[in-house]
Amino acid sequence: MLEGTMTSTTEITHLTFDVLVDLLRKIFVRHGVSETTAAILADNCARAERDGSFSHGIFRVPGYISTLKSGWVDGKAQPVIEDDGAALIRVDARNGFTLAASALARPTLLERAREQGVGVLAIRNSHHFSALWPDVEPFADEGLVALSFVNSMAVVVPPGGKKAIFGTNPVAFAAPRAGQPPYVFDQSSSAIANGDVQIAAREGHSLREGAGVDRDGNPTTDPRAVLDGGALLPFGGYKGASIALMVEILAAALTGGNFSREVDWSQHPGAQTPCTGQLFIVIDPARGGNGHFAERVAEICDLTREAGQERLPSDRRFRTRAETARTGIPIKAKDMALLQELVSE
Ligand SMILES: NC(=O)C1=CN([C@@H]2O[C@H](COP(=O)(O)OP(=O)(O)OC[C@H]3O[C@@H](n4cnc5c(N)ncnc54)[C@H](OP(=O)(O)O)[C@@H]3O)[C@@H](O)[C@H]2O)C=CC1
Ligand SMILES: O=C(O)C1=NCCCC1
Repeated sequence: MLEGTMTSTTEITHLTFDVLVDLLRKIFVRHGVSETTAAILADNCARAERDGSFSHGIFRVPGYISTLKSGWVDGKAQPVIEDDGAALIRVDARNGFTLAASALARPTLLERAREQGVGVLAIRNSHHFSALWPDVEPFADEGLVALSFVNSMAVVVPPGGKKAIFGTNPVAFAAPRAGQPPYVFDQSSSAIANGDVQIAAREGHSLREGAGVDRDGNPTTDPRAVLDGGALLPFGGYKGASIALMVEILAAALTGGNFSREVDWSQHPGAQTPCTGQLFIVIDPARGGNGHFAERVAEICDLTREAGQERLPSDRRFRTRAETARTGIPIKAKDMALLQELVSE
């Protein structure tokens, strides 16, 4: 049994967070990621698995490895900060993982948000492979409001269209909330994230109505038809499309990254990263409001529950986090076998 394993049956192994991080870190290093970036990716991936964000947890590890092997992403890239002291800080991720770039710039972004009331971080030439909530939640833990936007590869058709133009383009938001964990949401602007389409294909589930179209543009609930030349639809028709387009503007046009449509998949494997981008906006709420910002956030969340919405975003995640802290993080036997294989390859 792996050291640090809490319990193990033939079906499920429960790992402590630290053991999972260490295992993932070793896998990333073994497959060409620098020690610094491997630690960042491992922490992020383990957080996703811990909180039950399965579309971006260890399910993604084979994808990380194949992008590294193909040269699609440079695991040893050294991001470069371009900072002239203004509120907006730029980072060239140099074809590396976005998480390495944001980790490098985080102290400057925090300083700018505290000193100037707002800090903006514009990352380009990067590849974001994971969930966005781990990017924003830590700012709220420090009393700040954070928003983030990422674009990726075109897999979403606009309503009425035939050609995929947008990425699944998520938006994440976090705000401190008095007496409770922060209020956080993190959602793609597509009807469903591509990671969940891949999981549905792997596990033989159908997608919900309105999720996607096949290669001829006909509505489909078959995940394989979406992945095999089809496309996803934005959530909520034109309203989701407007958000997807806004993400292209903020994460690509404003950062200097590629639009999702400009990413050349035909070059994969063997290309560099999609060279898309990520934008952060971090605001110090002490500069606005009436000095009771976190209390007001708690108040509006409570009012929303009282108005009938029992589940707020991140309730499920925080519940899962509390449960896995007690039980360990459950890893299915086939995933455990895969991780063991990847670490010893
Ligand atoms: N890097 C990238 O380019 C991309 C990453 N992603 C990631 O994929 C992940 C999944 O995205 P997506 O499938 O759109 O997310 P979901 O639709 O699963 O969830 C979106 C948000 O809504 C909340 N939520 C879900 N169900 C309910 C409900 N019934 N009532 C109230 N709130 C609810 C979730 O909270 P909770 O978490 O607690 O369930 C979450 O904050 C995200 O983390 C996203 O960042 C997506 C696209 C691209
Ligand atoms: O699930 C998704 O959608 C994506 N996740 C990470 C990479 C781009 C798309």
